[in-house]
Amino acid sequence: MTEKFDYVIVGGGAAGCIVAARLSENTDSSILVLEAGTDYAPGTTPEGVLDAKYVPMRGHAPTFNAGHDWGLIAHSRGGAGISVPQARLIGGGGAINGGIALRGALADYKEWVAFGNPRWSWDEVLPFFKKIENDAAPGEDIHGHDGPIPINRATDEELAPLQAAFIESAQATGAPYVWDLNAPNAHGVGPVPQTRIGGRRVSTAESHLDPARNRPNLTVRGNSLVNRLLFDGTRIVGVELADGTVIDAGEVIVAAGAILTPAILQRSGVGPAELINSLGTDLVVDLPVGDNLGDHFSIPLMAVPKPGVWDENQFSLQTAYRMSTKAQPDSLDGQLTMFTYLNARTTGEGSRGIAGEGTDDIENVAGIGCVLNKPRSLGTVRISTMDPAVLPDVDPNYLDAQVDREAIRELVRVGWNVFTAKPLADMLEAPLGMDAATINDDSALDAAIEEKAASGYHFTGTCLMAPAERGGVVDQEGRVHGIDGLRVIDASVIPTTPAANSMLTTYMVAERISTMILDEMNSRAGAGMAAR
Ligand SMILES: Cc1cc2nc3c(=O)[nH]c(=O)nc-3n(C[C@H](O)[C@H](O)[C@H](O)COP(=O)(O)OP(=O)(O)OC[C@H]3O[C@@H](n4cnc5c(N)ncnc54)[C@H](O)[C@@H]3O)c2cc1C
Repeated sequence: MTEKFDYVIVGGGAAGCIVAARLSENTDSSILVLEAGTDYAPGTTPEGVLDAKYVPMRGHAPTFNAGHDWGLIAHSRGGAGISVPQARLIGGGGAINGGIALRGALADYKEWVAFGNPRWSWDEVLPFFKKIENDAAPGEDIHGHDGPIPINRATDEELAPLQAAFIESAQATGAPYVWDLNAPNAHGVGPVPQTRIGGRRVSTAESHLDPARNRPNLTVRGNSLVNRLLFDGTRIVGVELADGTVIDAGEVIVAAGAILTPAILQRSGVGPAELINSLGTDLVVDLPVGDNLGDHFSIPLMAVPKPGVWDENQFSLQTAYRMSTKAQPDSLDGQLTMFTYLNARTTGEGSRGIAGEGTDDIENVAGIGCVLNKPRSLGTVRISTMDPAVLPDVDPNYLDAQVDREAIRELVRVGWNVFTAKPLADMLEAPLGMDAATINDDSALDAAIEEKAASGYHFTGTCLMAPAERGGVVDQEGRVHGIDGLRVIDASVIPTTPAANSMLTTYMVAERISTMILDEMNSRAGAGMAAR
């Protein structure tokens, strides 16, 4: 007999774990989470995943579990592959990422409203940031202090010497010191808020899912690769796994991330008609699924640390400098992120990583990621086959927009000034792959930027939240236009890339739409009671 659940959540990642925990609060509804990667039960998460010192993925750590990574390689303008680690385990990106928990700029939410989403203004979303956060920073009006997600900043004692030097060097170039980089529109340099307690990374698998696991109405299944969604006309009726198993569903929530959510929808016949028809499958609804791909891209300035400056017990990410470029004033479009460890050897064959090409020549590098936090270039995600084991084509289309070229040029120059200022410069060998002559020459710098642009892994927007007539895929409650019973709740719905690393915004989106669904459940139950 086919199993049936009221809600099936596809993807137990950063957003999926929050949605599962929140919806299962309603004990009248049965909830199933299907995660393609491993589901680590409480207390069984490997040490390599919990250790917040490194990002335990290719290009970032001395050792990592390749089974936690989808193995994606994206396209670049010049044709080289771009290494893009993407999480495949319970907790998703939040379980393996840098834990940097920055909020975007106030201007981001004006853009979301301008897309036709009046319920997503800053005033509307702030309570949901506060609800998820347990932030050590003071300020009842701006921070949450009793949410499930710990947000902490490195103490002066915890700062790695190179991280402390980055703050000093940035200050030497004129950056103001800011301890709370999550105060609204904070510009300056300081310790980044992170989702960790001491040296232990905390994902939503731990903060949200684990405390809900003993609820009888919640089932979590790992190693369950979802192939496609099943419809009766335009009504969702279930999902089909890659092994052929069919599960009936009252409603389906896709939370497979901004790269793999559009792939699942496209395989299911929900996407651009031309693409769906070319794949020889039935079109369910013609929607621009997979367009509007945003990603922060990064130009790394790197050098090998001098002997004795760095050791492997240090945190690799602890500080950042947030700013707005002249190209996009007040947008917080620039972020310099200091990294004190990248393993260039493990980037992956034939692809460019955040530390350049995978190479045996260079092992440990430190440096500054010059991250364009408000890119206007938009890319695409497209499947090329109906085989769920084949990853989609991802073209982030970096540097397509002229404003991005201007902003990143300015940002790299600011980064270079910090990189070559004391005390940081004194602690590093000569810069790798960049020099003052290139920095000072517009066309040489443009060419270097084009050659080095690497992914920031902050994908958003591929199931745009906006009215259908404005190119939207989902409405303000995550419902896919033209389909009954199907929602998307993950980074895919974010209309314009936030001016911050994307995790915390994704958490907020998951919390906010889950609350909308719970309200709907409760009003249905209330209506049922009233009718009796
Ligand atoms: C290496 C790395 C470092 C990062 N560092 C930071 C950082 O420091 N700060 C920050 O803010 N952001 C960071 N990010 C980005 C952040 O992690 C993402 O924005 C966030 O995880 C997006 O959440 P999501 O729920 O949309 O997708 P994900 O967290 O990616 O979750 C999607 C889940 O769906 C599962 N899935 C996919 N397809 C299927 C399928 N067919 N069937 C079943 N399950 C499926 C995946 O395995 C995954 O578990 C980083 C990302 C990466 C990859």
